[in-house]
Amino acid sequence: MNLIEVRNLHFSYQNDHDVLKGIDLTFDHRSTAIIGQNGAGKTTFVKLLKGLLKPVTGDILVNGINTKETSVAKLAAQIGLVFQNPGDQIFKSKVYDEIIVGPRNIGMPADEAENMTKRALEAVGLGSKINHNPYDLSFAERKLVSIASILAMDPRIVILDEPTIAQDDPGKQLIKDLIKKLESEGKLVISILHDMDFVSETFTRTIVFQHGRVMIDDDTKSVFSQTDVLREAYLEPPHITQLGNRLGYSETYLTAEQFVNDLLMEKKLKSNIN
Ligand SMILES: Nc1ncnc2c1ncn2[C@@H]1O[C@H](COP(=O)(O)OP(=O)(O)OP(=O)(O)O)[C@@H](O)[C@H]1O
Repeated sequence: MNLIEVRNLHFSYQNDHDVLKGIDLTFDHRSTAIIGQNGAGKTTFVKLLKGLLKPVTGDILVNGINTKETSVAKLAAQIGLVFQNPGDQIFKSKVYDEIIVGPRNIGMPADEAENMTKRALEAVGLGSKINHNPYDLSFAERKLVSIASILAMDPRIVILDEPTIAQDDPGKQLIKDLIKKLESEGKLVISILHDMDFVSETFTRTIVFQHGRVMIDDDTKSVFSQTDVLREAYLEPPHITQLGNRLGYSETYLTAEQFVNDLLMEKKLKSNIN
């Protein structure tokens, strides 16, 4: 089932310059990374999905609702967007108040909203910071607060703009596990990323944007096997894929675990032959 349909989407901020130049895409529940050079139109695209911007030409249907024919407030229960900069999202002086405002705004009853707020904070590992001022937290923790504020509304579609910025390895692992859990629950996660290692380890599908168009849209492994096309988009494959290529393996490796497993298998085969 398609959760989002994008048909012949064009968008410009100024009339003379198209930022998005005819995009046709559908999204089911597969977790999807959007990658591409700076200025390719990725953030503009997700703002259009969220309904913050409206198509100049074409249509976007979110759960069957045309974004042109509804308000951002009405879409909020269906689709959540975590901004790149938490400062664009956080406006309350207590973490709890920041998180609960979303569920209450979409009409969730008070006790359910409270429950969802606590669960969302636990999910991002910030259960103990519930009474803190968000601005006493680190940038990475504020980013997790803004993720929790979207999770608390329990939307079917979650969009993350650069979620791994400023996160250390445990923070990245937490976000990776969260994305995989949401996907396993049938929710759609779309994320803009520049961190190719995180993309290869986390996402089922990857879309490459270039100059306002979709350049590649495929499963993540197929995308990272197309090294020539990636080069054209000024993108480097993940480090583990590059290592496999440099060592002459034809397989496209997406995780260190896959690579090590194959090396161990190869070693075992060799020792059996000898
Ligand atoms: N509010 C705005 N007004 C006018 N032009 C804008 C605005 N926001 C973005 N643009 C322009 O639209 C184009 C696409 O920008 P966008 O932020 O969507 O790209 P991006 O792929 O997300 O880039 P990045 O990876 O740097 O975030 C760029 O040329 C940018 O300068």
